[in-house]
Amino acid sequence: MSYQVAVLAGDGIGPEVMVEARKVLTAVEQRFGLEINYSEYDVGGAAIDNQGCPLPESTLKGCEAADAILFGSVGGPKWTHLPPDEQPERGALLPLRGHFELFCNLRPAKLHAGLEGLSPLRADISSQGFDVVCVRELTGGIYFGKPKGRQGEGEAEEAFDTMRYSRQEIRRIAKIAFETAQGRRKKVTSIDKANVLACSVLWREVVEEVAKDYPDVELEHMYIDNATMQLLRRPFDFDVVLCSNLFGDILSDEIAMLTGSMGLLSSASVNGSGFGLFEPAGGSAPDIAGQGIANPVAQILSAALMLRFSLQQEEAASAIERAVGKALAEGYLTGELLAADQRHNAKSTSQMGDFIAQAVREGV
Ligand SMILES: NC(=O)c1ccc[n+]([C@@H]2O[C@H](COP(=O)([O-])OP(=O)(O)OC[C@H]3O[C@@H](n4cnc5c(N)ncnc54)[C@H](O)[C@@H]3O)[C@@H](O)[C@H]2O)c1
Ligand SMILES: CC(C)[C@H](C(=O)O)[C@@H](O)C(=O)O
Ligand SMILES: [Mg+2]
Repeated sequence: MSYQVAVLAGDGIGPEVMVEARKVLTAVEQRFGLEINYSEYDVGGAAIDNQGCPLPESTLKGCEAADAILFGSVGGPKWTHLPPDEQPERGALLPLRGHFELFCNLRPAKLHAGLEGLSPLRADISSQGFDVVCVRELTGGIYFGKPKGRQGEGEAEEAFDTMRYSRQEIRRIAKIAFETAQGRRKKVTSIDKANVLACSVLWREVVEEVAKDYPDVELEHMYIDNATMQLLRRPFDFDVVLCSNLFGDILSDEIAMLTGSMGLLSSASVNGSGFGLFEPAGGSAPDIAGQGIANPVAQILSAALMLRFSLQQEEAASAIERAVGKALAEGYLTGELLAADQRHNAKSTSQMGDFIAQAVREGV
């Protein structure tokens, strides 16, 4: 089989971890006899620097012509002086999500064997492990609601965003959460703030309606503030966590850290037709960029999600996941996962990629 992938490495650690994902994909191609053709495009700050705008037309056209988008990360202090809509995140990433209607964002997280002691969770909790998937609505809510902006001057100046959800937007993401749960431990925890927000009241109502079609799946509702706490207290009780756009953004960083590091959380952003953008949940990490120490696992696992969801190559996707599991179980770790007095044992970004690619070739 032959595929076309648009590679948008972006800024900060994006290009560094993308190199490693490509290494692993090359190993996958060799082992499974696939042919993946890559086209690289500027995006974000790199595109501003090279072409004067965060999402050039050529990048968008390249993505339209591809079977999937493999995305690194965008943004960083170099571009924060620009007007908001011209910045990498609002000028490239959100428009890409909107353009391809990538309404469904899946962020799977589990405590990997070998990392139990490194999770910030209390030892008795982390020893039980956990395995959750955050199903985040990605093209609606307060991120995209209009009107949005600023008005007035001086002390009278104000800024406003609009949180808005339609029944249809809630229904389609809720269905995905229930379908995901059916393939797992059959529990959906729907997160909202229905004690305050009108959007959340509608959210709860529609989720209840959808739940009727999935009688085998248990549904619970939880307020966002409580959820941030319960995830720390008993993460093993969660299976599928269904969230609106903003709540999912916040909770997914928390879930990432429960697994040990932001650098472990992958994500798939897909639309109804199987097309998707696959990217680490974390950002461009300006504090560690350029040092060769970033954890490439989130990018590598995002490539696995691309194989699973857009390229329909399940065997290849699981081969990558097993290879990552082997690296972590054998204590092959980047520095952010290690205590300060253990950092001399840290592996570099490229050592991690080499190890995982080799494990894919050997077929663990
Ligand atoms: N998808 C994206 O492109 C995306 C996602 C999130 C943030 N951002 C952007 O990235 C920039 C930096 O944002 P931030 O600092 O708030 O969040 P961040 O996720 O980039 O970094 C937060 C912390 O996590 C660490 N971290 C993140 N990824 C890591 C990895 N792979 N390995 C090791 N450590 C890692 C960083 O070093 C940092 O300490 C901002 O411009 C933000 O808007 C982009
Ligand atoms: C960079 C930003 C726009 C983005 C978001 O908020 O969705 C990021 O934080 C994420 O989690 O993918
Ligand atoms: Mg985020």
